[in-house]
Amino acid sequence: MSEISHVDILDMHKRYPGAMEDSLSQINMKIPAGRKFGLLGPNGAGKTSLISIMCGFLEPSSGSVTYYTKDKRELEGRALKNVIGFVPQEYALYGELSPRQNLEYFGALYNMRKGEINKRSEELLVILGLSEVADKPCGSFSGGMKRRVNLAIGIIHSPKILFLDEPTVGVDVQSKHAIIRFLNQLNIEGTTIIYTSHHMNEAQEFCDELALIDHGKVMAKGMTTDLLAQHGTDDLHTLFINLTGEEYRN
Ligand SMILES: Nc1ncnc2c1ncn2[C@@H]1O[C@H](COP(=O)(O)OP(=O)(O)OP(=O)(O)O)[C@@H](O)[C@H]1O
Repeated sequence: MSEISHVDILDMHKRYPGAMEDSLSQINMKIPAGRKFGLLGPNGAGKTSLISIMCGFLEPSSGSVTYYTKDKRELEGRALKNVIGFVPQEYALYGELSPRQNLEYFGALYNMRKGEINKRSEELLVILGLSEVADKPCGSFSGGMKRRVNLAIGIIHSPKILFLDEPTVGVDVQSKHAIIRFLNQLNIEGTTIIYTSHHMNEAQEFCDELALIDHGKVMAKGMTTDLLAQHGTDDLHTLFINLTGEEYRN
């Protein structure tokens, strides 16, 4: 398997059936492998639509998303599916199953061998502090525990590019800290992280590159430190409000 070089989004638009306006408009973006890339924007900005298209769950209305390898080939089909991981905003787990059973089930969907699933599951259960509840049904877990199970499921197959839609929403400080520390570790080990968040402090600290999206358009994009310097602030919250305004979004 060749290493991934970057993902290229070219002139991408998305209009949902029956909608009067584009949910994403003229998106052009290149994300190099190895980044911790943050997609930020108010409610309804288009973040989930964008990562759903990047993961191949949703078709764009026009334009393209292409993954390139370091030897300049395009990655497609099963080969692409195997290198992408997605951790959705909603819990994508079976509440009647335990974390271990969920991991077995989702690992099998990626055609992983049983021994491989068991080994990887053990690792993830320990790292994410789920060992003690590994055989209990997930349905009764706290929000933070469910988030950690959700994360383990999304990375059971050791993806090279990991998409996370608000991975720290509704969790306590401890779980948030554990999740961010783990994501940093994955990135150090070579996983590209593309994530959405509404937490400006967290994004400023975590992401080395950011794109601010509003009304389906990219308002600003760049390395975190450069973006802040260009806009004359050291605070992402201020930059966000300056670019997206103060009015409520529905
Ligand atoms: N399945 C759908 N059908 C029609 N419109 C949709 C659909 N999904 C999203 N939209 C619309 O597309 C726009 C972008 O939504 P999206 O969920 O991508 O935004 P978001 O930035 O992820 O928002 P949030 O921060 O609230 O999760 C919104 O106007 C939303 O109403």
